[in-house]
Formats: sequence, structure tokens, C-alpha cells
Amino acid sequence: MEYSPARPPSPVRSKVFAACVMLSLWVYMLYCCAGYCSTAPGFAAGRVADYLDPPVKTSSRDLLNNENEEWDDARAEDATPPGSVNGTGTESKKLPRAIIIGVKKGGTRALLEFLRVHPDIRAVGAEPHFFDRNYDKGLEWYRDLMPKTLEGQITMEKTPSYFVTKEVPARIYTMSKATKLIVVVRDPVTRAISDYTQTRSKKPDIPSFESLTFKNRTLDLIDTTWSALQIGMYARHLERWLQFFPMEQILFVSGEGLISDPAGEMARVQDFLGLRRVVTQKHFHFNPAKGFPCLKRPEGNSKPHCLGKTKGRTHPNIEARVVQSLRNFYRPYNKKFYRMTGHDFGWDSQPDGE
Ligand SMILES: Nc1ncnc2c1ncn2[C@@H]1O[C@H](COP(=O)(O)OS(=O)(=O)O)[C@@H](OP(=O)(O)O)[C@H]1O
Repeated sequence: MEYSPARPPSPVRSKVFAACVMLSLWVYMLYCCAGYCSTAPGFAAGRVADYLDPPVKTSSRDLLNNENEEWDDARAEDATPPGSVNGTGTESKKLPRAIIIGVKKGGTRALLEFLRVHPDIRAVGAEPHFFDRNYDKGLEWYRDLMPKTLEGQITMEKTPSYFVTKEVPARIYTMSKATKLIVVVRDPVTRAISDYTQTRSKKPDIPSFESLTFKNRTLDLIDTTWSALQIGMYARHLERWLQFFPMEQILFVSGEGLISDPAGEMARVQDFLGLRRVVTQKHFHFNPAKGFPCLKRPEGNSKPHCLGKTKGRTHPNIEARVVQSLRNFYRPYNKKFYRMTGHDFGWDSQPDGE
């Protein structure tokens, strides 16, 4: 090879060099915006982009074909402590090792967002609805929705309808009988009203809560075919899960506790998942105007991130006698559920009225 001495930089060569650098930076930024920079730790650009725009991209969101109003709530700030991403090796998409299976309006979005703060958790932001609506698309379709993880990190998703869909326990068992299951439960009466409030926000003309609750005019026959009421019969749904999974593999999180003591509930969840207790009291700030805890970064003084306006909608006032009938209706189911889980969630000691 011919030896050529170093040539002094010419103005033309410098301009070409600068243009190449600019072009590479643009390509890298596009790459990151597309969500492929997730190996970057903590607050690095890729992960922030990932968090602002969760791993399921718009096209996949359409593919998911669900009325996923909660998707926007996944646009949380990245509160991952800098430099604390764990795990080793190269990243790859894996099937979930833990799933938040319910319940609808229990507080599932709050739990998922709190968990996403943990450096050992990577979760898909949207609800995949794989085991109930998209099962025929196959496990590879499902895996492809997941964010990439390093060895040692836990892949998660949440789809609240799983808990009440009868085919789902067997399907999750078939994927992996070691899957850890988390259920966020909430007073079934308040949950039903929350569910109704959500439906009414989309279809303002629906009949009143009272008229949907009863089958007859004498207001004594509860309409258990109405899904808003059926979901709250937790003991019944749980029986189906117990045909496939042992109780030790299911964690019940109190929806009320998630609001009044988020750090306490998060300690239980992290223990259950075999994780270090990274998400603690210092990650939460109670916002009195919202009435909810919001996520904050322990260091720095950026504004705490609260969930979006689809959470904490004002519930309509429901007639006291209707609430009382529902309390009477749910009492035996609640009692059974407390016995099965070994935990009294305290819903039956609530004062009457919501
Ligand atoms: N931190 C925090 N911020 C906001 N909201 C919180 C929080 N923790 C629990 N909740 C309660 O979560 C309820 C919505 O539950 P889900 O997220 O499970 O709803 S959904 O099934 O995904 O639609 C939502 O119900 P509503 O208040 O009836 O809207 C909230 O009460």
C-alpha cells in the first residue's frame, strides 16, 4: 500500500466531515424516537423517549384493537434512578414473567406506572389484550409487543379484563405455569360505579346506574348479567384461577391501599416479584387537589407526575338504597374472597353510601 503523508484539512473536507456528523446525529435521533435506544440507562435519551412514548408503537396500538383510553396514562416521566438499570447480556424481547390481570378500575394503571419506576421491570404501556381478544395471533405476536429486557429484568404487562375472562387462566398456564399474577382489587360497589362512570363518559346517553343495577322495578333483583356488577364478584372469578395456579402465585393488591399507602403496597409487590425494594416512600407525593399519590423523582425537584384525567373522574351520586342493596349483594362474595385470600380488605366495614 502506498504511503501518503497526512494532509492538512481542507475547508471542503471539513464541511463534508461536519455534514457526516450532523447526518449521523439525525439518524441516531430518529432511531431513538422510534424507541430502539432502550439499552441506555436511567435518564438517557432512549429510555426517556420510551417512557414518553411507550414500547407499543402507534401502529401496534391500532393492531391491538381495544378501546385503550388508558394508553395515554402510560406517558409518564421516567423516574428511573440514574445508573441503576440492572441485568446483564444483550437485550431481547421476552414473554411476560408477571402480569397484572385485574381488576378493571381497581387501580391497575397506577400500579403499572409505579412498577415501571423499578430498574428491573420493563413493561408494555398499552393493554395487549392477548389472552382474551388477540389469542389467535399467537405467542410471537405477543412477544413482539414487549419491550426489550436484559437478563434479570422482568417483563410485565397489564390487561384488567383477564381476571374475569374464563379462557384466560388456562391460556396463561399454557404459556408458563410459573407466571406471577397480580390482582388489584377495590371495593366492588365503588368499582362498579367507577366502571359506570367510565362508560358514561364515552356514552352520555346510557340509562342511570340505578336502572341498570336491577332487573325489576321493585329494586330487589340485582342484574348480575351487567358486567359492571359481575366483575366485583371476585370470589367467583378467583375460583377459576385457582384451578390452574396456586394461591402463592397470586398477589392481591388493595386498590384503596394503593392510594392511602402506595409505598406499603409497593413493598409487598416488589417482595412478591423477588425484587429489591427500590420504589419507596420517597417516590410518592400526595397531590391533595387530585386526591391521589403522584410519582416523583427522589432526587431533583422536577414536578411529580400524576396519572391523566381518565383517572379520578367524579362519580355520580347513587341513591343510598341502591348502594345498600349492592352492599348486601356483595357481602357474601366479599366474605368468601377474604377467606380465600386470608385478608380482610375492609369493604364491608364501610359506612353506607359510596
Ligand atoms: N395514583 C393514582 N392516580 C390516579 N388514580 C388512581 C391512583 N391510584 C389508584 N387510582 C384509581 O385507579 C382507578 C382506575 O383504575 P384502573 O387504572 O385499573 O382503570 S382501568 O381498568 O385501566 O380503566 C381510578 O378510579 P376512578 O377514581 O374511579 O377514576 C382511581 O381511583
